[in-house]
Amino acid sequence: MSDELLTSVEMGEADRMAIASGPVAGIGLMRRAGEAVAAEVFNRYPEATHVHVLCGPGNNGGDGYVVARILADSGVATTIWASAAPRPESDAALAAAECPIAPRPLSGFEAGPGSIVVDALYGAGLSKPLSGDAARAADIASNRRLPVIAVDLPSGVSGDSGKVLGIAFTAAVTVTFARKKPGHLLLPGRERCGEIVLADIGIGDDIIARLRSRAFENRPARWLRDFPIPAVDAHKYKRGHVGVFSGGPSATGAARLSALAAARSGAGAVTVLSPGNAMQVNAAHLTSIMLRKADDLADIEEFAGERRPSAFVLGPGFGVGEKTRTFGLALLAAGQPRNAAAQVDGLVFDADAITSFREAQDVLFEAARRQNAPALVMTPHEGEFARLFPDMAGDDASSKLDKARAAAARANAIIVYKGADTVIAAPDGRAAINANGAAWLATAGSGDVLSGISAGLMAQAMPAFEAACAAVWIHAEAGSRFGPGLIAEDLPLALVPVLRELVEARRKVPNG
Ligand SMILES: NC(=O)C1=CN([C@@H]2O[C@H](COP(=O)(O)OP(=O)(O)OC[C@H]3O[C@@H](n4cnc5c(N)ncnc54)[C@H](O)[C@@H]3O)[C@@H](O)[C@H]2O)[C@@H](O)CC1
Ligand SMILES: [K+]
Repeated sequence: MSDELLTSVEMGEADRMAIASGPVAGIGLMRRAGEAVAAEVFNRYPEATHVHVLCGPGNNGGDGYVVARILADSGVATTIWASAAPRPESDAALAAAECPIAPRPLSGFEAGPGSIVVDALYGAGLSKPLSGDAARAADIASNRRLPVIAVDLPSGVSGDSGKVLGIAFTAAVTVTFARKKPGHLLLPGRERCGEIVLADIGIGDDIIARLRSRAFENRPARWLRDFPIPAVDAHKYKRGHVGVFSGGPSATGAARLSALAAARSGAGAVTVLSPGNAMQVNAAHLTSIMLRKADDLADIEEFAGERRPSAFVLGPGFGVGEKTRTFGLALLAAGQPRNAAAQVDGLVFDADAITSFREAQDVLFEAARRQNAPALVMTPHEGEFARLFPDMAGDDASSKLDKARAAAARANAIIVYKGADTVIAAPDGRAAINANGAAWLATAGSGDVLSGISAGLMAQAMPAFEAACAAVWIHAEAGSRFGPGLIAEDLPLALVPVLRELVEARRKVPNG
């Protein structure tokens, strides 16, 4: 698979292992990297009148010298603007020596209309905010709207966190090597990368495997094998039963959206668990979804004993407070001895279920940590994340990926840290960054649908982390394909073509 995401340290390690294990020296990797970038320049900008290659002092700059040499050899008008000379005897110094163009100082950088910029200032080695000549060059490129091809990363973007250090280039295309880095997918970095091209520079899959990266881009190949398709002899309860808790009479819609999504995702049966005073409102809007009164724990236990639900959604529209905490803790105790509730595979806590524990985080985390507790998926957006993990939320030094992982470990839960760059993290350190979403998904009720998909998949015995990853991807895919005009009511039906493709792909998985 080529979906692993490598930190700058891991990428440096991959370079070292590739050099140590094979015939390719560092300069060989650098030549391939430069060739890949030059190929993009030729393909995309055949009409360019002039290419300006900006070279930094490290190996990113080294790649730039290779690009400039290839362009110049092909007769393209090329200027190199260098921020500093490469360190003597480095690979970059070798690349500079092979390049026939005499560099000019970056301080003098200027570029006319019709020209292209190759940004080879800083890549994996970015260590501080862009300043001085580099910052000025980024301004010029942006003010003159010059197309920028970034080498590895747009300079100023951190490959590990996607953060912009001070100021950063905005690229039309970013060519990166071997594997993507978290900063290509996390915001705001992703917006600065433009289209991302992954170039093979000869670092083998075996080397990447040895790094044991636990972060990846969220794509179906990672979880398709676990994606549920009903057995030939399936009956509805074998396909899993999801219980979704509804709020009071004026807050029932969220639960119904979630319930519909759970049903569309393949759960054989779905029940909305409603306060007695909201039964009529819910009844007026439900057809295939079942409805049952659930005012207190006794009602839940009775339901669980009779109907054997395998997953629950708690939170959407439910309200914040003591009742939510009581229900949540009771659900987490479902696997404990002497608990009347049957064995539950998975719980999804969203929205109000998260906020309700803002002053009782430890109680929640302890309950989730207890032996035999059902798998818990929590789906906070940024504000909800800060309520549950205030110290982590405010930590500017760590990335969204780091935060989601740390939160998952602390809460012993799968954390779906939502946003345009949703991160899904497991307590064991696995983490996925989602990148197939679109702004159309930022609409009221969209998150309720996501919770329902997650629960629907868990109810069919999909493991919690895989279910959460799949839910995020499916939700994003459906929303992106639907496009303008999307409202949450559209999403359950919009899931259908996406699910069909996944089922077809799943049937083709060998031994699957
Ligand atoms: N053999 C290898 O290691 C390969 C490396 N490759 C390239 O090498 C890059 C990484 O190279 P390096 O580790 O040398 O790192 P960089 O070239 O990204 O930058 C390192 C240098 O820049 C300085 N620096 C960092 N941020 C600065 C800032 N904001 N202002 C001023 N100076 C700053 C550092 O002090 C250091 O001298 C990758 O991004 C990739 O483009 C590729 O050529 C593939 C092979
Ligand atoms: K760069």
